[in-house]
Amino acid sequence: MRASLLQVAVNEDESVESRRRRVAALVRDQAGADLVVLPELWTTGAFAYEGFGTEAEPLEGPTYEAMAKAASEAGVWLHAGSVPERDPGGTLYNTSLVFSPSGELAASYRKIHRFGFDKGEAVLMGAGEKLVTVRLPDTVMGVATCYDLRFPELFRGLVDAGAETFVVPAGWPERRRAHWTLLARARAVENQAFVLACGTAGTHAGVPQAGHSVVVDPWGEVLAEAGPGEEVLTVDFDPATVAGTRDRFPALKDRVLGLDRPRR
Ligand SMILES: NC(=O)CCC(=O)C(=O)O
Repeated sequence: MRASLLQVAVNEDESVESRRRRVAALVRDQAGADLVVLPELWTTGAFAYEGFGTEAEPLEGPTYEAMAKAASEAGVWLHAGSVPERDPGGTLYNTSLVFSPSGELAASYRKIHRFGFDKGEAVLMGAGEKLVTVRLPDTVMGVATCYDLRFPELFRGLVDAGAETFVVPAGWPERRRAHWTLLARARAVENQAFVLACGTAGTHAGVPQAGHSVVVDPWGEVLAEAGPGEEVLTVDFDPATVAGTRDRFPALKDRVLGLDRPRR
């Protein structure tokens, strides 16, 4: 299976509309790949909080339209990263979109763990509540977004739902880059799954982005890693490695479920 992670640069000197056109062209250039992955909130930037409201779209908004078309023109599965979605009631969500090679929406996922503690996304956006998996021809994709990477129980939930390949769009900052790579590898090792983690490059809202998108195999080995700038990271991997690893080293079968927790 061939995947291309499009590590898009999100800088303020480019308009959202121009970036959308540029990214659509980049997706079209990936014809021949099985799966193309975009980062989190690449229209606005994950830290450009004021843009969440001004650039919010209904689910089937301009980014949806452009990405559905690009997926069908390239004939690829497209995890189109996430957009600031405004639902009909006015609530904002950080929503990921997945399109099939015919341009149909295969799934959407509202980010469950919002980043920012008492500001930013955590107060401006609503929280998703549903785990999402998508059956591709050769693997089952489990979807998570950026800060979700810090919450292993979400990934265990995805494994229980059949996930073999986690796709994690992100807007991860340079100052915590060490955590990004470590957490991507940890989620791969503990779940014996592939991790395809696609971040942004550039600087927006004064926050330099880490780049360094990474693809990790079920043994925790890094198969490919991008540099800091805009880059297309293409990797070939064999999804059957997941079943092989889980058979040979069946640690997931040793899980003890329902442990009592000490009272706090
Ligand atoms: N956009 C995000 O979710 C940022 C997450 C982050 O910076 C961190 O977990 O550290």
